[in-house]
Amino acid sequence: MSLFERLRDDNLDAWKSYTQHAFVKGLATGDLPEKAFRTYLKQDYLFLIHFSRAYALAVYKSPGLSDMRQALEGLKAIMDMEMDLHVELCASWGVSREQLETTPEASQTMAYTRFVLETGLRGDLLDLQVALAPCIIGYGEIARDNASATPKGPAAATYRRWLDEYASEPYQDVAVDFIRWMDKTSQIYMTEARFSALSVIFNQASRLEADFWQMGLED
Ligand SMILES: Cc1ncc(C[n+]2csc(CCO)c2C)c(N)n1
Repeated sequence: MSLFERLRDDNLDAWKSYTQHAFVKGLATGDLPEKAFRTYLKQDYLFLIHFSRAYALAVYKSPGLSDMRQALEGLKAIMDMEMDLHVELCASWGVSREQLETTPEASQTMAYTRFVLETGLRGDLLDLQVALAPCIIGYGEIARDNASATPKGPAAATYRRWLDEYASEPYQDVAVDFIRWMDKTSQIYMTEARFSALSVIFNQASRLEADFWQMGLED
């Protein structure tokens, strides 16, 4: 069993509150108001800027060169690919890159990103990976669960584009590689006594993901 599976099984309620959130269900059916999705996506762009910094921190916290390379690939994937999806979708609504970058940061965005950064700063690479895990593995699972959904309504094409991005083979590979990378790190740093502290980090990150969806719904 991978460390990720152990952490998920230990936190099923928090995990489901994130991966099966009303925002996700609305996205799959198309009932999610487009305004909620736009709010989410603009905040997510800011989220990704800080997330890139967290991956840069993972380079620094890496115990070996192969970890440094893995972290660098993750950093490049966010800055060269994932942020482009946001810029592309926002451009189609007339929101420019400059407007995106000057969007005021919501407290939910601050809470989640600073939590991840702080967890990485005070801990080792394994703590940081566990804080990153719900984000990276969760989106893969959400897109896979909803891959065959057919969103209806005015924002159907946007929601389909979003689901396709994360259900794609390259992204699914990113999620699988991350699970393996975390297992490799756990061979160096993991002790049974550490599991409960790691589980707390995983739980907090999963709840912050659910709060991030909720922010979109409540705007
Ligand atoms: C709130 C929030 N949670 C998770 C992701 C997904 N995500 C963030 S970085 C990354 C790795 C890219 O290689 C992925 C999939 C997101 N965009 N926003």
